Amino acid sequence: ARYPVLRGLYELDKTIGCGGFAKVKLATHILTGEKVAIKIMEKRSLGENLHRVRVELEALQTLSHRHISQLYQVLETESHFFLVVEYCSGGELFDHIVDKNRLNEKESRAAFRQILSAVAYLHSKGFVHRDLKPENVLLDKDLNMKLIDFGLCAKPSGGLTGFLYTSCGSPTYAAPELVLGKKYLGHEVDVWSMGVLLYALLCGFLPFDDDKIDTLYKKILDGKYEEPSWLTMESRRLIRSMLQIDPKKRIGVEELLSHPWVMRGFREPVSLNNSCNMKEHDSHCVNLLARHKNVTTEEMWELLSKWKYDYNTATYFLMLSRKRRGLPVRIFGPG
Ligand SMILES: COc1cccc(Nc2ncc(-c3ccc(C(=O)NCC(=O)Nc4ccccc4)cc3)c(OCC3CCNCC3)n2)c1
Repeated sequence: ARYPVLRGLYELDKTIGCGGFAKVKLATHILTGEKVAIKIMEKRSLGENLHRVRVELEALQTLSHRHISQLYQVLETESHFFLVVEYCSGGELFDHIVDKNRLNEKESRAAFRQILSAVAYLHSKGFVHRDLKPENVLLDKDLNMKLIDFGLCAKPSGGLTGFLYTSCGSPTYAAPELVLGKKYLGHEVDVWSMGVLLYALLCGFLPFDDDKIDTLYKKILDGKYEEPSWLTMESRRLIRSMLQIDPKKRIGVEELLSHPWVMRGFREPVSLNNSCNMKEHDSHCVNLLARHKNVTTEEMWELLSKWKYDYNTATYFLMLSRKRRGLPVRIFGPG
């Protein structure tokens, strides 16, 4: 096998994406037969980003939310990192928008509420994503949004995280203060990027775009963009409040959660604890796994509840996710 460490655990399939210093392959988790994505990072090409991978792994292990791609297992060899994560069979939101030309207000609102819930949850956990863009929003088979951080840009908030310190985030979606390399970036950068995302959903193209990077920067810093005729007044007002050049004038996440446009047609504000607790004790799954491993259920839970993000964690999470999707929980393999 190309990667011996995966032998007997995962069957690798095609490459579904490349970017920066990572390659993503589709794979099958052998014990459950479930599809997963495996992000493979070569340590040599990570350079000083090696530290950021460890920050991301720490972050990911504390995150569990319906609209954030779930981490299942982490494997490390002396040459590679392997992140086994939730496979999103609907691909990137970007391609979905291109296919449909643009989404109508109802579809855009549903997508935006899910992204907003994930970002609010992320902020409540003390992280700033910093690279929210349609390529980092994936869709599951039911077209639910799954936020990822493909480029390792998410950061604990408050740190010295100016643009100069980490060439993070793609300028097209980057807030003016990020483009200016200001220090102490706060949550406001994610609100700006969500504004660009909402604009892309409703319009089918980007508010600021240019082939030449310095013209693009000028446009972002100038903050002027087209408002197509089909945008309702309410959508225009919401987008304007998110694409405010001055971060102090930009609408906050809390205000967005219950914004009239976000609430239209819904009774509840967006809840950030839309979390799906994967670390709960499910005796059906624990028993099945204990029998397979030939240990008592107590010993199995003792092992599982250390949440080491090893193969046991991956197997348990995948069994649980199958059960929650109303599918029979199963384990393949001998005895
Ligand atoms: C059907 O056709 C298709 C076509 C395309 C894709 C798929 N599916 C599919 N499923 C799953 C993935 C994936 C999930 C998570 C991570 C990750 O990096 N997690 C870590 C993470 O998210 N941290 C984190 C999250 C939030 C806050 C803080 C930290 C990496 C990859 C994928 O990737 C493909 C790439 C390709 C380049 N653009 C980005 C996606 N693709 C399917």
